[in-house]
Amino acid sequence: MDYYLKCIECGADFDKTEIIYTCRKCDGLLDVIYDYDEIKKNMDMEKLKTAPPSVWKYKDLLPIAIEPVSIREGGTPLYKCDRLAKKIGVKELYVKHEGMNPTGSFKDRGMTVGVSKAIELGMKTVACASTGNTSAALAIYGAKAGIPSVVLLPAGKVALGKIGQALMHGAKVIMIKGNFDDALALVRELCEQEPIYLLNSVNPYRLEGQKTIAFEIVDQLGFKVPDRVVLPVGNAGNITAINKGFKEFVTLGITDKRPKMTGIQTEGACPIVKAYKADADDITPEKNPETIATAIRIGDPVNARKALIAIKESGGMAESVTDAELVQAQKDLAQLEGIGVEPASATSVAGLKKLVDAGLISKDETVVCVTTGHLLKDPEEVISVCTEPVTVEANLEALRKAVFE
Ligand SMILES: Cc1ncc(COP(=O)(O)O)c(C=O)c1O
Ligand SMILES: N[C@@H](CCOP(=O)(O)O)C(=O)O
Repeated sequence: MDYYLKCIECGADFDKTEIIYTCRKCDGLLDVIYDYDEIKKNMDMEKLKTAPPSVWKYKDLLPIAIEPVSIREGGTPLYKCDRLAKKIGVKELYVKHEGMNPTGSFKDRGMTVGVSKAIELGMKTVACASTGNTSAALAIYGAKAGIPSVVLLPAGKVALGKIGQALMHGAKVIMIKGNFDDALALVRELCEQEPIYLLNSVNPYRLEGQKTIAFEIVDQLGFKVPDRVVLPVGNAGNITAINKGFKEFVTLGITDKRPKMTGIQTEGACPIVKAYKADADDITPEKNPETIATAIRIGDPVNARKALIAIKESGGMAESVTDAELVQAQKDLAQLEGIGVEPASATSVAGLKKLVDAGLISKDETVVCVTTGHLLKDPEEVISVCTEPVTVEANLEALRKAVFE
C-alpha cells in the first residue's frame, strides 16, 4: 500500500522508510497520508459491513505490510447507556469501553501498529515515556514481539496496576524524578541519539492504530455516525486519531458526516481547554499539572496542535471538569451501567454532563463517550473514593446488623 508522512505545518513530505517522528524542516507533527483512490478500489465493502470489529479488520487503512504483532486488540463493546443518558439528560448515549482491550486501555490499538512498525523498520528496542497505560501496552507488545522495551515513568505518580503490567511483562522500568512532560522530553532525546524506536503518540504510526476507534463506532452503530464523540484528553493523540478515522471514512465514501470531537481535561491539567477557550492555535504549557486522574496529568501535550485543529474543524469543543465531578461520573458509570473505568476515563462522562447542564450540548444529540482505561488499572484511587467495607464478627446476629441497619 502506498503512503507517506506529511508535516501538518509546512507540508514537507517524508518517505515511509524514514525513521522520523517530527518534521526535519520545521519540527511540526506528521500525518500518515494514503492514496485513498487506491484504497477505495481495493476495499472489500462486503467484508467491511459484515466482519466483526477489531483493529486488523481495517488493515486496508493501516500502514503495515508484515504480519502484525497482535494480541487481538480492538473490538471493544459499545454499550447503549439508557440509565446514564436519563441522568445526564441526553436522548441517546453510548459508551465505547476501551478498558476492554487486552491490556486494559486504548493504547493497545496504537501499540499493535507501532510495535509492528518498529519490527518492519528493523528496530531492535522500543521506548516511551508514560503516565502508565502506554508503558503497560508497550511492555506487553514488546514482549509479544520478542524485543526489549524501556519505559520512563514520573516517580510516585503512576497507578499501581499499570506499573505491575510494565514490570511483569519485562520492560526496563525507569522512574524519573520529574513529571510526565519531563520524561517525554528525555525519552525523545534518547531516541534521537540511539537506535531505539520511540512509541509515544508523537509517532504518527501509533495514532493510525488508534483511529480504528472511529471505524468501530461507525461499524457498531450500523454505519451511522453519532452527532458527537466525547473523550478524555491528555497528550492529545487519541482525539486527533479518532478524528482522522472519521475523516477517512468520509473520504472513502463510507459515511457522509463527522461527529463533533469534544475533548475533556481536568481543571488541574487543562492547557488544551484554555487554548480552545482563548481561540488560540497552540497551548501555553502548564508547569505543574495536578489531578487524581494521573493518566492525564500532562501539562505540555505533544499533539496539542493536531488536537486543536481536530476540535475546530469538526465543530467540537473542549471543557474541563473537577476531580470531584470525574469521581461522581466514575461512580455513575460503575453503578448505573456496570462499566468500570479508571479516573481519567470518567472525564468524558463528567464533561458531557457539565456541557449538557450548561446548555452547550443539545439534549437531542446522539453521543458516544469513550472510556479509555479499565477500573482495575488504579485500585488505590477506587479505595480512596469509596466507602470502606465493614468488618463484623463471624455470626448471624452481627451479619444481620451489618446488612439491615
Ligand atoms: C486512561 C487514559 N485516558 C486518556 C488518556 C489521554 O489520551 P491522549 O493522551 O491520547 O489524549 C490517557 C493517556 O494519555 C489514558 O491513559
Ligand atoms: N496517558 C498516556 C500518556 C502518554 O501518552 P502517549 O499517547 O503519547 O503515549 C500514558 O498512558 O502514558
